[in-house]
Amino acid sequence: MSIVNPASNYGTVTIVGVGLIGASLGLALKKAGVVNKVLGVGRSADNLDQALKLGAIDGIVDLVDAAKQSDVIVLCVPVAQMRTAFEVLEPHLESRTLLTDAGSTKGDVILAAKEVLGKKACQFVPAHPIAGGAQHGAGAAKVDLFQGRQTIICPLQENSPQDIALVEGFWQSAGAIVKQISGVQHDAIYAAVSHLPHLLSYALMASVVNSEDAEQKLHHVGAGFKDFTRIAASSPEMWRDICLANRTPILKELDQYLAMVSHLRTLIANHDGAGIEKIFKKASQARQDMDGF
Ligand SMILES: NC(=O)c1ccc[n+]([C@@H]2O[C@H](COP(=O)([O-])OP(=O)(O)OC[C@H]3O[C@@H](n4cnc5c(N)ncnc54)[C@H](O)[C@@H]3O)[C@@H](O)[C@H]2O)c1
Ligand SMILES: O=C(O)C(=O)C[C@]1(C(=O)O)C=C[C@@H](O)C=C1
Repeated sequence: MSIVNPASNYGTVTIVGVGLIGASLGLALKKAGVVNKVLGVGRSADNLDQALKLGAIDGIVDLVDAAKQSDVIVLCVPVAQMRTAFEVLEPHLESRTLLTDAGSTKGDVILAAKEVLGKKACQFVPAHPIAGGAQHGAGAAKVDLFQGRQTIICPLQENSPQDIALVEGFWQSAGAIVKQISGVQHDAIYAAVSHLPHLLSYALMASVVNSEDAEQKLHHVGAGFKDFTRIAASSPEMWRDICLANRTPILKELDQYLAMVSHLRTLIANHDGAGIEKIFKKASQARQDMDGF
């Protein structure tokens, strides 16, 4: 590892997938002054040009050059693209290079890293910033996206304490508050608090759009509908990949949710006001309490 002082410089950092998350990370690292240069790998020339113009990256490389030149490589592509990225990187990956990622699911990415990187999997410290938004592409990047927000890291048994500390410091230098949990815990928790809400938001939007009087309804929406469906404007590719990658925990949460909706349906059909209010009171209190932490 060529990083001399991890607290102050991460050398040459390559971001693979310079979209909302990747470009925001580039901007944050450069603003923090903790990198010599940030290189970008992408699949769309227009998006990479935009990232260059915004100053999120200093140059464009391909994955093979990234493997040879970088001190840190951050995979910020949709989770279904991670395996291919590991496959291209592996033969050229220098032992000094650290890998981390921003993927919203961890089990599938960790499995791909172990299967493809083999012994080199010790160089990969999985991560997930809990910050983002419904917009996508470099044009949506924000320098302070990670500021004061959690980034979860899910270290592998193969990782050295030094590499875990380096990756922790790396995300902290972008402004994040880093927490460690296992990949299994991560996927169970985020199925409930991130993946399910996105699925429900898409489902509500799709249900209204597919209804006969969709236009009429959409012309009359208020803040409640807009709040609930804000995240239905998110990247369909990214969320397709997340749903498929984390399907077992998502299906568990979805079944639990459907049971609650079905119970509420019965209470409404039975004019059971007390039953409805009991559930709403508990949910309302929990939602108000959440603002306190
Ligand atoms: N958007 C969020 O709220 C959010 C939050 C946390 C983590 N994430 C995760 O971060 C990653 C990136 O999400 P995003 O919101 O920045 O998406 P995005 O669509 O804004 O950016 C992804 C970028 O990756 C590029 N890309 C796709 N496949 C590629 C490939 N094979 N090689 C090189 N580049 C490729 C795309 O062209 C795009 O520029 C995803 O894994 C996502 O699950 C997203
Ligand atoms: O801010 C938003 O719009 C988000 O949806 C961000 C959000 C989430 O909170 O669910 C989305 C996906 C992630 O992997 C992490 C964060």
